[in-house]
Amino acid sequence: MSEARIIDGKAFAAKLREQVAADVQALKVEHGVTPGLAVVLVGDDAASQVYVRNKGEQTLAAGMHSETHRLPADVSQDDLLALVGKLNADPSIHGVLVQFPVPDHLKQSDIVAAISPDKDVDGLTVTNAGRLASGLPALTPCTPLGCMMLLKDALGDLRGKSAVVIGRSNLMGKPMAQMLLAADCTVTIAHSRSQDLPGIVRQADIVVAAVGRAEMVKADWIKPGAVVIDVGISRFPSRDPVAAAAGKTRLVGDVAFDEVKAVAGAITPVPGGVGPMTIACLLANTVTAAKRLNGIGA
Ligand SMILES: Nc1nc2c(c(=O)[nH]1)N[C@@H](CN(C=O)c1ccc(C(=O)N[C@@H](CCC(=O)O)C(=O)O)cc1)CN2
Repeated sequence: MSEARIIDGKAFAAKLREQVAADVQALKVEHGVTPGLAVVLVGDDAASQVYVRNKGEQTLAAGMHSETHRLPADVSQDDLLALVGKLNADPSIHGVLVQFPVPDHLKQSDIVAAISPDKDVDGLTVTNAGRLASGLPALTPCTPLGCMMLLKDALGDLRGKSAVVIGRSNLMGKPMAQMLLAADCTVTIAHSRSQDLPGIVRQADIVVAAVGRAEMVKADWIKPGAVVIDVGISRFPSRDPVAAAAGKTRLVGDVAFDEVKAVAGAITPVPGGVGPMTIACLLANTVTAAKRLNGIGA
């Protein structure tokens, strides 16, 4: 059997960003609307700083308005919620996002609940989660949205496929399962407590690994020809001791890529697979929110 096709998320995301930029241009010319995205970063988590910087740069590159609000790690919940309230009321802002994780003294569910569902470009509010689960138009979480785009591109019609999602977070596993269900897949959500995880995964035509455990999914878990989407990002010191001493890291997914690619039909790498889709889908969600807030068919 031949090796898996490597799904190039970086190239796909670049194309999506071009499409978003064209939509932004049309919105400006035809409706005088410039989509605006506000990102709130609390504290100094190193990875979050990179993601937030990239969000700001890519928002501007797509022709949108971008704001980044940096708050100290010891900001109070009240001050954070007051900022979210201000952004909810700001007509130049169509998307509001608080970067996760936040420091332990802040309550993630209360922060999400404070975001207006109409501006919830992360798709995390109960309103948007409920709308997704009910088959109603919703803003949906960016990473699973990106996974769906890659899956549809790889497989075409997903109807009737058996899909296993490993992981049950609100940001990834649960919305991923809802999106696969909406595409008429037969969906199983598995997690770290599932019994016989390898046996469950082996039934799947589509495997989405979002459990956060480096290289957990092995080759003998995979049905030959299955499409494997790796959402995990674990960071380890570089294998090169000199680079490691200089603080260089390498990224590892939830899937043992080198062995699984010999069995799968198609597979996303880490880095360069799902990750770049997250920000591209955030830009697309911001355009969707801007259209809906201005009563423009979306
Ligand atoms: N409010 C949110 N917080 C977080 C989300 C989110 O969707 N909303 N997701 C992640 C972080 N994230 C975006 O915020 C994100 C993760 C990964 C990438 C990415 O491009 N990854 C690259 C590797 C980049 C690197 O070197 O670290 C890849 O996989 O190729 C973009 C965005 C958690 N928080």
